Amino acid sequence: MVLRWLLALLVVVTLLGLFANEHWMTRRLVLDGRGPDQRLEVVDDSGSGGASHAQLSTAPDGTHTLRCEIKPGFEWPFCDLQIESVGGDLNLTRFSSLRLWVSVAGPQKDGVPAQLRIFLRSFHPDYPGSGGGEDLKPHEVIFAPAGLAMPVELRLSQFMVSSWWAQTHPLPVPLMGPQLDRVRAISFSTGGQVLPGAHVIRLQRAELIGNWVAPETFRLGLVGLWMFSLLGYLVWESWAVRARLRRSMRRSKALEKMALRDPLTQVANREGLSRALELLTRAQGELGFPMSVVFVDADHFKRINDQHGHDVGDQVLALLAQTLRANLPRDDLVARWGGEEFVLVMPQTPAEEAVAVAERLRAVLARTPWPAGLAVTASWGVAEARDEAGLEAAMRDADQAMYRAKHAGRDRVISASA
Ligand SMILES: Nc1nc2c(ncn2[C@@H]2O[C@H](COP(=O)(O)OP(=O)(O)OP(=O)(O)O)[C@@H](O)[C@H]2O)c(=O)[nH]1
Repeated sequence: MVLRWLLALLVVVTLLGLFANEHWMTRRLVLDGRGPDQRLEVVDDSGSGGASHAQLSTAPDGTHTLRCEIKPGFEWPFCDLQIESVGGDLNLTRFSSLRLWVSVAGPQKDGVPAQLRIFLRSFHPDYPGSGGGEDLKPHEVIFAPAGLAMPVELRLSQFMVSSWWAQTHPLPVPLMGPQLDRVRAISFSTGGQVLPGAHVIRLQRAELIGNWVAPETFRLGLVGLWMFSLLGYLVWESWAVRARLRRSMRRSKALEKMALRDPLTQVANREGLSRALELLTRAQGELGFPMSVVFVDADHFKRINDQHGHDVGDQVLALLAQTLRANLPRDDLVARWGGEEFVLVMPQTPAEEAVAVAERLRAVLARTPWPAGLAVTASWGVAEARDEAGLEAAMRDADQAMYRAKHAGRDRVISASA
């Protein structure tokens, strides 16, 4: 049941987490060339020996329009709308994509729609050159926005180092690949093999999108969450099983105790006696012998029941058992054999000593204040076992000795050997 709830919770948390990480736990950076951290610039090939001319206008809604007159005569003519980060280089590794609302128009070659080149220009002190704009490493993507649904989402992993730049800027191997941790400028530029004529780049909105937590890290976290939850469940489950086991053992021990004890007198019943004897002989072995057995039977008990009622009879039996128990050493066993008959087992006690103990107990009974002012006596039969094998015979002998005590007039102790 718990596992089912845990699984349901994990599934909900996982789905919610994935959705939240994708849609809610995102960071975005708007690239609009405004504010103290960004500067908008227009660059054209006139600075590099060309004759193209670019002009920028910005509408009240923030849309930037770059009008570019590409002139022939220069090998790589271009116009460029550049947003420079003047508040410090941008670490784009914290972002995953560039989202664009953009359009381009211009003369088409062989029906190929006008293209837009986007450059992410990175700085690194080890890049060759004087450190000017042309020495920033360009990472580029080129595509034709016409016919695409806006916004267009470009994954930053799609940006590759421009090969023409790499040829003029030989780099050590570790610096050859894309490096987006120190991006200084983003450029929106006319296409590669641009035709002469009037070109227009319209940039409505550009924003960088990233997750607070990288998706891979987030997924790894979710896997960890599953693992720890399952581990936690297993630990809890094994603890719960052990607790259940402990409870049931306690309960069965209590039941066992009840099964081995006479409920009226609170001393052992026959089954309890045989278990206790088993334990005793196992613990003491030969040292427990000689062992004496004493049978005790209340005298004229029927009369007590008949004259004073069954309840008084019960009280007498309970008091008799308690008196026997209270006046015997702890190691000696007391059990109710049945009816008004009890058995005492005395380890390490020869018959003579057991007779003496029985006599002492008989005297105690004579002094005991019994219910309803009764004078309760008992007949006692004593026998001795020299070893474990002789125990059964000793039981029989003690029982017979007790009957002899009855016949001899009751309220006396008789030893089987006498
Ligand atoms: N109140 C009560 N009486 C019991 C219980 N168990 C046995 N008895 C009664 O004990 C009586 C035993 O009677 P008998 O076997 O004739 O023995 P007795 O009257 O003690 O006579 P002797 O043993 O010959 O001295 C019977 O009346 C049983 O009903 C019990 O748990 N409670």
